[in-house]
Amino acid sequence: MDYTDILYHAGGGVATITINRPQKYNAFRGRTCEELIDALNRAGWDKAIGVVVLTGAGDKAFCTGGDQSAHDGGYDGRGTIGLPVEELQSAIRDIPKPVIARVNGYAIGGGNVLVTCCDLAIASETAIFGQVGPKVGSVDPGFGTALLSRVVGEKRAREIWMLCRRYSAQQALDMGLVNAVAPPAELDAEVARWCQEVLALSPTALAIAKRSFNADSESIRGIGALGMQALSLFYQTEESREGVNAFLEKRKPDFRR
Ligand SMILES: CC(C)(COP(=O)(O)OP(=O)(O)OC[C@H]1O[C@@H](n2cnc3c(N)ncnc32)[C@H](O)[C@@H]1OP(=O)(O)O)[C@@H](O)C(=O)NCCC(=O)NCCSC(=O)CCC(=O)c1ccccc1C(=O)O
Repeated sequence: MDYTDILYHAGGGVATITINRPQKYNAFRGRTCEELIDALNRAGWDKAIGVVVLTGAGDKAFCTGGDQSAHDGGYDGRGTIGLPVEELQSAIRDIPKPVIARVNGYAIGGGNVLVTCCDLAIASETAIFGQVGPKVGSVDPGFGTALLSRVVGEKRAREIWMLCRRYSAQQALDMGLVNAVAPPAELDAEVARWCQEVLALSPTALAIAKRSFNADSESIRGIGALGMQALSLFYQTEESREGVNAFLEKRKPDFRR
């Protein structure tokens, strides 16, 4: 598959997958998701690769979720909601290699969900985390909510979704959403150190460990699939469209009119 929305680099046992849409703060459209799924599987089943790094181009954003300019009562691609996000999240979980999120800026909305799904996460001190679904008439009704609560705890996860606040890298570290924080200039060196540690370990033992961690939260996948069906109906409503339109028109939404 030819890539237009992402970059793929493999070397020294590490595959780095970069969402390359900095002008959209690395938001993903249908095509971006397809390319990410392809690249994750390519890296995941390449015997020369031991660890995968997922990141965003530039220093503004890791990923800001669904591309709101490609949303017209549904996104512009395949899948229940027009984005195969369930498949994307599943690809991160299903490939038998550790996936490290290198968080270089905003990890917002579906971007924060990607961080949640990754096995490990290393953030720049300047990274900012949060969910914005209820601000823009959306929600991730699977791993984005239920897995997040396993990662950061039930009360904190509900706070993240029910208040839509932004959180600093230090706060993300304190709540267990990321494993380490580094100054921006040292982010790549820190990520490289973690990759080298992973590469020194038994790949089969790591694959079995990853799958056994996943087994415990696997029921969330089914809940998410059901939730996506509800979400696709919600996207047809005036309430949801008001969220998208308000974002695109750079104004506050009025959900209660
Ligand atoms: C990221 C922000 C907090 C940054 O704010 P700020 O610094 O003030 O900059 P802005 O001026 O707002 O933005 C700069 C520039 O980037 C464009 N942009 C940013 N985000 C997006 C986006 N998601 N889509 C399209 N474009 C975006 C913005 O328009 C500006 O461009 P200009 O040309 O300069 O005008 C802030 O931007 C922000 O909050 N962004 C909104 C993010 C958002 O709404 N994301 C979607 C959330 S909902 C979601 O992800 C669900 C979709 C989805 O993927 C999903 C659905 C169902 C189940 C699961 C999922 C899943 O993701 O897992």
